[in-house]
Amino acid sequence: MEGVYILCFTALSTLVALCFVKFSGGKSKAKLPPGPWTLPMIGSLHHVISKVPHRKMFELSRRYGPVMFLKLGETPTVVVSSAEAASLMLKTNDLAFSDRTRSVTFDIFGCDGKDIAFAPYGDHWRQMRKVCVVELLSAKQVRRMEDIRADEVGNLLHSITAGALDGAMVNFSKKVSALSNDVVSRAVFGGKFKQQDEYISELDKAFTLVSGSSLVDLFPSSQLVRWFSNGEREVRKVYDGIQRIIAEIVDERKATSHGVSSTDEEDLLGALLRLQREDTLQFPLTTDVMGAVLFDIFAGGTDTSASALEWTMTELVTNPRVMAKAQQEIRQVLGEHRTVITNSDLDGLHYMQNVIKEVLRLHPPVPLFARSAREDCNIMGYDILKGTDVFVSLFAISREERYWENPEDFKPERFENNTIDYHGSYAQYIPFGAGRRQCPGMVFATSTVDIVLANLLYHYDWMLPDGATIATLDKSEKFRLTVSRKYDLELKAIPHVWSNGIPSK
Ligand code: HEM
Repeated sequence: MEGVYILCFTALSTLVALCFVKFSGGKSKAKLPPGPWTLPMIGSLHHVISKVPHRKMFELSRRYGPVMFLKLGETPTVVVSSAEAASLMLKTNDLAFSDRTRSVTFDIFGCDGKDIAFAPYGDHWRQMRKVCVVELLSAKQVRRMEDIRADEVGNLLHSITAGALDGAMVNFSKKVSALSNDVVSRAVFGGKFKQQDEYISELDKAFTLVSGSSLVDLFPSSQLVRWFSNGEREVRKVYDGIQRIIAEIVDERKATSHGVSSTDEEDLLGALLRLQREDTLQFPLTTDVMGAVLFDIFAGGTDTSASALEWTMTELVTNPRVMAKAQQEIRQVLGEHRTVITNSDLDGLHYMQNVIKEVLRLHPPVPLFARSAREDCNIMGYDILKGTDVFVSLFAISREERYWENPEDFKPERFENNTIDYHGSYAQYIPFGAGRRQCPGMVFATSTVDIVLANLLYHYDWMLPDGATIATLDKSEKFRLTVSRKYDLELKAIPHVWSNGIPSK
């Protein structure tokens, strides 16, 4: 008898479903973008699984076009790979694409959408983004940051010079990664803190988890996957570790200074605690929310700048003509016997600025960034339905031959005699994204990259290690939140003849 009921129920549900599809019309007629063939359950995953997914997606986009459809597990995904499509998405339809992709992992690290980077578009995101921009980029903070950068660069120069006098190699990758961490730590927490190593190590685990897709992210609706996969538990464990450290730091700060820091000295944590005390924000600033925002600042601000510096030096040592021209400009503009060069010394270094622009084109630190469609939208004749994840491939866009002649060549001169910059007006060049969700750390990042590069090129001549040649230097990539070098860059630093100007500690 039960069998008859089940049969009737199934027949009825199928009929209702068919009627719904027939009469609701719209979505079944959607013209989705082309894409590679799919398999049941996993969709297109087998086409993109790779240690360097940005390159895989680039290859696929050459076959399927600038707007390509993929099904990643359960999630419909579109990859945008041309300036034209990116412009339609990020400028013409900015609001429709101003949500961020959601996933189980992002929701955990983003404190259920109450941070900045993983938050859905809306009032909460607007509040937190404003807090970040105002507190991070206020005139007072910019001045404070200049002192921090100059100090950290001074430390870097000392350690390189000390090593160079002993004939040691410089592990360039490790040095710039440590510097980026220290600059952001001082911006956020005011200085080194006792939990710093533990915090950075937990963040490191978190960045790896955020950049891979665990099974629960690919099949969020499957209870079976939730039970069997370890992914969610692992993410929660790392998240809890990070939040515990932040809670400790906040408690210590409140105990030592009652949460109040002198306004001139105020770091980002001090600013957040002040806002918490004043309690005038629409949405309360709990310690968990603070932890999630600080996570974004570290995630956005550390590996990205380190990656830009690492690739800059990789390109310079393998393009001696460009290295010589950049060094000549810096040494000529700044003159002899300078000590630590600061951000206010950088006017007039046009070629060096073009070198940095070219690095951000050829090696965009964030080669793919993700948004999500808030409503149905049409891009270049294809329907992108509400809830679809959209990856913008900066890697592909900055290799479009229509805009970039011989795109694989490293040629800073391509930025001469034009006004192309990275502020988001030129869709063919958007290393910091564009529109409402554009990177709020652009000035912070470029100021760090500028000052580090100017000092390193002014004070040293750089050489490949013995036995290595331009042709054999490995340029393999490692994909995480950003794309960095797979193998650390080791170089010889030879103090320039007038580098006796470096201040002693
Ligand atoms: C070379 C360095 C950097 C690069 C290439 C970079 C690139 C990007 C890109 C492509 C996005 C996505 C933009 C979009 O959706 O349109 C982004 C977002 C973001 N970045 Fe950066 N970034 C860098 C440095 C920084 C720094 C230094 C910080 C903070 C101190 C930061 C904080 C953020 C945050 C919070 C977001 C999320 C914004 C939102 O969703 O509203 N980034 N970044």
